[in-house]
Amino acid sequence: MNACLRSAWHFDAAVLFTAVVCIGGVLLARWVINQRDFPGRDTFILMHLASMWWIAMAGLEVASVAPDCKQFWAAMSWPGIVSVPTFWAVFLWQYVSSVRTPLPRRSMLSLVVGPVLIWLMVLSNPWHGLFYGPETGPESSEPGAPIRYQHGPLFYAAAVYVYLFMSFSLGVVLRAALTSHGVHRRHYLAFVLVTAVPWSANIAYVGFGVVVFGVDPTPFSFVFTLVAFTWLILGVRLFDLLPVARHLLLEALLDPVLVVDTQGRVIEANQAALKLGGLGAGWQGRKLQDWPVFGSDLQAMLQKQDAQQDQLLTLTTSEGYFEVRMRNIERLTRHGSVVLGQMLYLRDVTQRQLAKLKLAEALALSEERLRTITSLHEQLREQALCDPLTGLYNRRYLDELFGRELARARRENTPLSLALIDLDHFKQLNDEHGHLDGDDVLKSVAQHLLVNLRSSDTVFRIGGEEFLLILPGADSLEAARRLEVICLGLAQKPIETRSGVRHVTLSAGLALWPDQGQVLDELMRAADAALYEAKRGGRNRVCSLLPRAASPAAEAPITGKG
Ligand SMILES: Nc1nc2c(ncn2[C@@H]2O[C@H](COP(=O)(O)OP(=O)(O)OP(=O)(O)O)[C@@H](O)[C@H]2O)c(=O)[nH]1
Repeated sequence: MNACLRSAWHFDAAVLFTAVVCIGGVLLARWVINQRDFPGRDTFILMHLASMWWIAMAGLEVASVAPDCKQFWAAMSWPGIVSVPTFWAVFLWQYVSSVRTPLPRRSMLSLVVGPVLIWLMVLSNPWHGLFYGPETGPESSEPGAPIRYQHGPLFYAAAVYVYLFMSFSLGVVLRAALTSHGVHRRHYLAFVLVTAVPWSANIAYVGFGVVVFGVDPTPFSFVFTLVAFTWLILGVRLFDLLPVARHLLLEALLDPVLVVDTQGRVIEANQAALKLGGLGAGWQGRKLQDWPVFGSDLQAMLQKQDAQQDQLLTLTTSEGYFEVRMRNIERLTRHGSVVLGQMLYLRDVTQRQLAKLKLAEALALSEERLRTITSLHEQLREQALCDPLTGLYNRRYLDELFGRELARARRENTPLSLALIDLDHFKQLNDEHGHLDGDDVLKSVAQHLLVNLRSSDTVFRIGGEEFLLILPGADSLEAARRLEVICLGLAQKPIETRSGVRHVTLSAGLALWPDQGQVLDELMRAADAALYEAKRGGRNRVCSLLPRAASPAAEAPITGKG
């Protein structure tokens, strides 16, 4: 090497160009070192330096005059030649996978094994002649003439090694371009184009013997590639700007957001989350379950989460109500998607929840008021439809109820009986014992009627001492039988009044639908006529004017106190 350094040199435009490119490349590498971090930065810088080494050796090869020295510098360029695609492949993989952590020392060492071995093969070529053949030598007898290399089998083996890394690089960026969208896809497509340039230069050199200044054009094409990459990464700042913008967006969010890694540690929290948790510093890496607000709830949610679905949970504190949305942070790999952690988005729904509660309160109040109004309405209706003395329905309700029962009887084709009841000699009772006594008797009679009726029957007080019964489903015989029971029962019943025990009897007239009338008036007229008959027949009896009715009451009046 010393001999070659001391041997003759010649400097021309090609040497000057190579020197300028090399110095420019080193300055560029220095500038990149001082720039903001980006994925794969270390390997990018190593690739830069390897490339500069390659160009520097190529420059020395061009500048030296002696053919042996030219071959010596060519041999010295090989560590750079093989390292460039090696580091390039690693850099691209790290870049598209967003790997920011430096490569482990062991991996780094394994990467330099290839370049060193190939370098040793080149250096030992004078002994085996398998890298460059015996016909390797100056193109002409002119001093400083470029060397024409005869490539041996080891050269092609080294080329295959290099092409493997270059193919990997191209595959990595192509895949990234295909799996991404929009501006990212354009970014990666530019990577593909830039990656293709040294490929083309190298194929031109190895396959077609194209040379620049008598040497391999690949290192010069690499300079273009490096500048283009530097511009794409640091000039466009695509992957630099986005995280910053995302961070700003996260900080600007009014809702708390937490990012948790696979070990359940909080690795990111925006201002809103820190404010809610009352935290200032030293929170990074804290276990989610130890997070001051909702920690254990969120941890429980994390443990039972279904990875496919967003989780929703409403949590309450004195601060308010929060709806939690949980989403997996995943990365696509060759083996499928890998979960890197979870993002927990706590949406502040306090206003909505308070509005909901107020609405529910207002609804409950309205419902309560509605119930009161309904009940008052019912009471009013009851009062309007009921007789205040006996509590029985009055005449006003008769039309409505009879209409319903008649419709049912028609629908079900069942009989319907109607009975008119009048107390006997009630005027006399009033006159003898007073009106209040009479009222007591009326109340007791009402009770007597109620306890002797079926649940389907209805009784009305339609006048002073007049009652009306509707007996659905009862034909004339059944109605007569039941009225007789009532009549007999009343006649035998001692009635307690405020001034003593009284006895009272009743007379009843029956009418049957549809035989004696189709509407209420017709039936009432028929019942009234029968009642008249009962009175005329001596009172304390039940009468029916139905010709066919074998009403025993019509022929054989029940004896009572008359
Ligand atoms: N105590 C009381 N008496 C009433 C009430 N309404 C009507 N009366 C009385 O009931 C009596 C009805 O008598 P009348 O219709 O003449 O007949 P009666 O004395 O019952 O005789 P007959 O019906 O023929 O058996 C009258 O004296 C009315 O004043 C009431 O609410 N309370």
